[in-house]
Amino acid sequence: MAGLRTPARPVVAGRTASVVTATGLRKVYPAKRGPVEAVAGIDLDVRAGEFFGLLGPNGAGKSTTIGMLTTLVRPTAGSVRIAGFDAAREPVQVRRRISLVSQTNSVDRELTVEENLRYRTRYWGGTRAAARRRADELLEQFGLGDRRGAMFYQLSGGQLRRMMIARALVQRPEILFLDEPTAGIDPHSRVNVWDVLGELHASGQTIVLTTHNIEEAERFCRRAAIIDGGRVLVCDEVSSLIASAGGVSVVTATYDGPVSEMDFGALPVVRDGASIRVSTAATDGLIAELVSLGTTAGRRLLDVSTARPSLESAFLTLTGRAYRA
Ligand SMILES: Nc1ncnc2c1ncn2[C@@H]1O[C@H](COP(=O)(O)OP(=O)(O)OP(=O)(O)O)[C@@H](O)[C@H]1O
Repeated sequence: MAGLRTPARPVVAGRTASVVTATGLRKVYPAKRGPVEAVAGIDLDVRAGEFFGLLGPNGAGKSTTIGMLTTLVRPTAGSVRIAGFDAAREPVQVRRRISLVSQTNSVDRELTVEENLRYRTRYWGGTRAAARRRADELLEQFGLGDRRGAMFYQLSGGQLRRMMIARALVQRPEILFLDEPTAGIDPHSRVNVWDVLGELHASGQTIVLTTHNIEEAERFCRRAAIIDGGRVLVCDEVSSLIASAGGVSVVTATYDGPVSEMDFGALPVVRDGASIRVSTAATDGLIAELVSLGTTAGRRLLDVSTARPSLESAFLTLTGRAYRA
């Protein structure tokens, strides 16, 4: 049953090979009010065994990018190679090597949790006995053993998401893609899903996911591309991205009224209602300056908080804009 063997990790000249490569990827959707350029020329390179995040605010082009990487969306221009196969010319070869957990519920609603896993394994060519074994393995691995007889509507949001991930893994895909795996589930279940993904990564699984949650990306992804307006702003190890913010902290200051008319001089501020956010490496004297600027404008400074250098400060430094999920 070749489809259920653990795929070998491709190695080129002693170095782990790229398993996902996107070159000049672009997507323009036709729309009534004129074409929408969702992805405006993206290059990506993911190596075997990586835990890679496509991070960006809503509408940045993440889902479209993952759609093109997984053969579901046809690129307007550019190319995708998966494990050495061209996604446009060899889509079947590509689909055999990948699995996608999409944002929408893709489980079979007529079947129990266990049946979903068994039928999926059979679909990929497993014998009845192999399907039973694989289902048992996955139920145990994903903490769903006591839910094996449940229908999808009897599962919590987190259990359903874990089951969708388990179902995507029956054939042991070389690359697991996930589109917003923690969207719409409660905080506790979110951590649970990230834990599951962390364990998969530790076992050698290549994972590529999209997320708009900048804190979760910072905590869990090893390498990330920050996407905005259909372009990759930066792509690097998460720790390097944070370091590239140059020790910059994000200071949030809240006044007793709107700050839209306030003059902050040369301070690079992002205004939001009664608050401003400043990304700066020079915090000395900043509070006194903010108090004084407030007094000049007839505003009282109510609160100041400082967040350590993070992916969020890297985003602010890169774009001059606060990150809005
Ligand atoms: N089928 C479509 N037809 C027209 N425009 C589309 C289509 N799909 C996406 N778009 C537009 O393309 C842009 C990128 O959307 P995409 O869903 O790829 O972004 P995203 O980063 O995944 O955001 P979200 O997290 O909100 O889904 C958005 O402006 C969106 O409105």
